[in-house]
Amino acid sequence: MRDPKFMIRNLTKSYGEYPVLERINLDIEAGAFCTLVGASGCGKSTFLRMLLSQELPSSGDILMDGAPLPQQPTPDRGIVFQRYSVFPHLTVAENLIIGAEFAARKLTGRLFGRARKKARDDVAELLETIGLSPAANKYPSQLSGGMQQRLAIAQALTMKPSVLLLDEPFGALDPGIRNDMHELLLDLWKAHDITIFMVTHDIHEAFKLGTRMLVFDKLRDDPHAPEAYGATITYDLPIDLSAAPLPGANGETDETDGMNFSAALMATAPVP
Ligand SMILES: Nc1ncnc2c1ncn2[C@@H]1O[C@H](COP(=O)(O)OP(=O)(O)OP(=O)(O)O)[C@@H](O)[C@H]1O
Repeated sequence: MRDPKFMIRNLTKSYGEYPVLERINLDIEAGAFCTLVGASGCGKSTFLRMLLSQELPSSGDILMDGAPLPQQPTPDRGIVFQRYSVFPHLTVAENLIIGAEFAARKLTGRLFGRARKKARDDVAELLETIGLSPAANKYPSQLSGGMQQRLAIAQALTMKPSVLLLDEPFGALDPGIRNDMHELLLDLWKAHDITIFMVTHDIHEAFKLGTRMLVFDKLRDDPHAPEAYGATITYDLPIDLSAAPLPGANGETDETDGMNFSAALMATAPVP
């Protein structure tokens, strides 16, 4: 068992007087692939933004590698959103080179000679891996949605993060393209030894990709005051990647929300 990458203790987040998340306690092992699911608006993106330090907790602690999380985003935590994560005014290759050079400069101070060549070779290899070598000189607006997301994931990896945060990265893609993206993401996860947190509304995607599924829901609810309580993690399910695929998991999507989501979950996993 590897040391926890993250230790999260009594984490809460409120906006003004409204709690969004409450009493979150988790240990996340290094190298985990956590899929985050739950009804719309229950705080999944807020949780990701706290892991990135784009938002600060209202109370509680997040430790990364045993130390308090830095209060600003840092290059070792990469993020990819559903859209618009890349620089529109840079070509595909330039989008990757800018990250690779930044990461290399962190080590050497300046980047020249062999280090510069190494950074550029790494980019060429990454372009090959994500299948975008032929599009190296195109601009993001000239790419399909799937190609843009491949670029966005690759760009996040050029900074050599140890943590990758993905907020519905495939939500806007067709099911067929999503399957290709799944394979690519799993390959990159294995090759780069990163810890991944991925928000998805697609329960099959959550089971297919994750080693662990975190389900966000409210334990307490007041119908007369729906904003009185925040969500917490109600299920923390280990997933066996070698298990047989779920029925209907062949590229079909199953958008999950509220009761539909709970029904899907109850049908597929025992309550711990
Ligand atoms: N900056 C903010 N200020 C005030 N309220 C916010 C802010 N950001 C998020 N919220 C509120 O916090 C709640 C959780 O939002 P969040 O985007 O984290 O949910 P989510 O589970 O990711 O939703 P979805 O699945 O629809 O993307 C929502 O009610 C939202 O309106």
